[in-house]
Amino acid sequence: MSESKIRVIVAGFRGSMGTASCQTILNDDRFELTGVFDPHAALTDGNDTHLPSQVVVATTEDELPEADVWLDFTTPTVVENNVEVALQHGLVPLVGTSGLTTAQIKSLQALAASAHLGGLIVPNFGLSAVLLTQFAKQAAKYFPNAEIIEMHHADKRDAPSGTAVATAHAIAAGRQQQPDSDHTESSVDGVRGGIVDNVPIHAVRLPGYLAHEQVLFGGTGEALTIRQDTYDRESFMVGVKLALSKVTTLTELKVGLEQVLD
Ligand SMILES: NC(=O)C1=CN([C@@H]2O[C@H](COP(=O)(O)OP(=O)(O)OC[C@H]3O[C@@H](n4cnc5c(N)ncnc54)[C@H](OP(=O)(O)O)[C@@H]3O)[C@@H](O)[C@H]2O)C=CC1
Ligand SMILES: O=C(O)C1=N[C@H](C(=O)O)C[C@H](O)C1
Repeated sequence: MSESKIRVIVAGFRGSMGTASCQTILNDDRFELTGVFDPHAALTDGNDTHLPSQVVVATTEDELPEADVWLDFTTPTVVENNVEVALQHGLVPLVGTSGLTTAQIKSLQALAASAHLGGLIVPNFGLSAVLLTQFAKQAAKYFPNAEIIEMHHADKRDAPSGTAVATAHAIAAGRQQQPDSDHTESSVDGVRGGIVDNVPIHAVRLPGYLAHEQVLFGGTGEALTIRQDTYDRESFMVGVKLALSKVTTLTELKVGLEQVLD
């Protein structure tokens, strides 16, 4: 007996991650791409999607086809509204878009609970980044003084990266004492980075880079550096497939790929 396919709508389908996700879904028998969503698609070139003709190109929520999962790779300004729309349509959200604040996540979790739906918000679908965050949390127990350098391609629209924010949260959760106070007198604005959970984050945007993160811990007479490098968006697709295959089994809206890792 064959199991039914997991039907997916991809929001942000013309972006870097949306394009890669559509191809990944189309190439995997476990999934069916029933639709894609972008309100701007009709304004320009709604017909140049290179998608099979049966995939519905929706520019309004009224045009959304039947589906099980809403995969979101859009922008920090629209993602909260998109997830609300998904939940209102009974779709399980799988969110790769960065930039959701803690308050927004809590509000979406409440909305998901009232709709009796689960889902997953994933700061990073790459295994190396997931492991880095876990290792950083462990290290913070012994090394509360830490700084993050995140390095991304020059087309990235947002800063700091969602992964860096999640890593800062993990460091804060792992700390058993607060870091030393910073007494620097900066002569240039922003030179000490942006502070999240008492962790300075330095965001680098350069051509040639894709996605990289380094966490520097300093202790008494010693230092520890943890680093991960993403060289190819295919690495994210491993996590996307894993999450798509399991997200409909979740009973709450959770955060982190580790929620579906064995
Ligand atoms: N979790 C993870 O592992 C990863 C997460 N990301 C995150 O995913 C997000 C997307 O990244 P990336 O693909 O590189 O970005 P892109 O800028 O390439 O793509 C974003 C797309 O979203 C579209 N869009 C804008 N508004 C809406 C809307 N309301 N509904 C649907 N689509 C919309 C944009 O269209 P238009 O140009 O017409 O506005 C654009 O095509 C970012 O937040 C990024 O940080 C990226 C890589 C991995
Ligand atoms: O925009 C990207 O490229 C990435 N965004 C995510 C983030 O903001 O952390 C994940 C990864 O870093 C790639």
